[in-house]
Amino acid sequence: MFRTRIKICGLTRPQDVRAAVDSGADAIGFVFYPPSPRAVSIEQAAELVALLPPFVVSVGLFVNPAPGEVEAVLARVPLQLLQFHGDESESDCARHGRAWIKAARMRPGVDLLEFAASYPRASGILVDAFVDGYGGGGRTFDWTLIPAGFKRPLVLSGGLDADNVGDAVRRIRPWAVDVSSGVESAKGIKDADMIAAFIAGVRHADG
Ligand SMILES: O=C(O)c1ccccc1NCC(=O)[C@H](O)[C@H](O)COP(=O)(O)O
Repeated sequence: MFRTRIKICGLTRPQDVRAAVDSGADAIGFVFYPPSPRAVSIEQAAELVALLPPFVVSVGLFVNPAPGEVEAVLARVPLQLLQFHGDESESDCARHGRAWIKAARMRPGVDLLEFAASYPRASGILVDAFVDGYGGGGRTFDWTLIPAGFKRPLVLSGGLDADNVGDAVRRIRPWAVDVSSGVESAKGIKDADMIAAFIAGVRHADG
């Protein structure tokens, strides 16, 4: 039976990492983008990643990182997957010796097939709502913008929560789903019950 993978993003506290792991999250995302209220320092991230058991993927999220910025994080934080959420080129993303995924900020006119073709080495394509600035907008987008039969591993993101994730999984059948604000009581503060409800919604939709 197929199991939709689940990434919980924007964690900043040890108790939230433990709650996400205990609820069955497959990946935990840490934001290295200082303007975000969910941003963590390298020291914080090192402590949080150390809490992850085997087979729970540590994801580091960057937005147009400056030269050396990713390397400075990787020197101290054992990230298994990188997520690029800005305007990075394929070579910008592929130069760090780690698997990576590229975010597409979706709105009418974005050709996802063309977008994905420009990132051939991406492990997957994350689709998120287009918001002013960058991600973490807590908004859904028009899922019909995702072409039927999209072949690359798709991470569906943007405004998901326990109420809509089941419908999203049944309609899109993504490789994975990603959530941040939909499991928060405040920005960067995750709610254990909301995380559990979100994951239960995915598992119910998986059947
Ligand atoms: O989470 C942030 O604050 C953030 C800031 C800048 C760029 C990306 C950011 N998050 C990217 C993610 O992967 C979020 O999980 C994704 O945007 C979905 O967020 P939400 O709609 O709140 O579930």
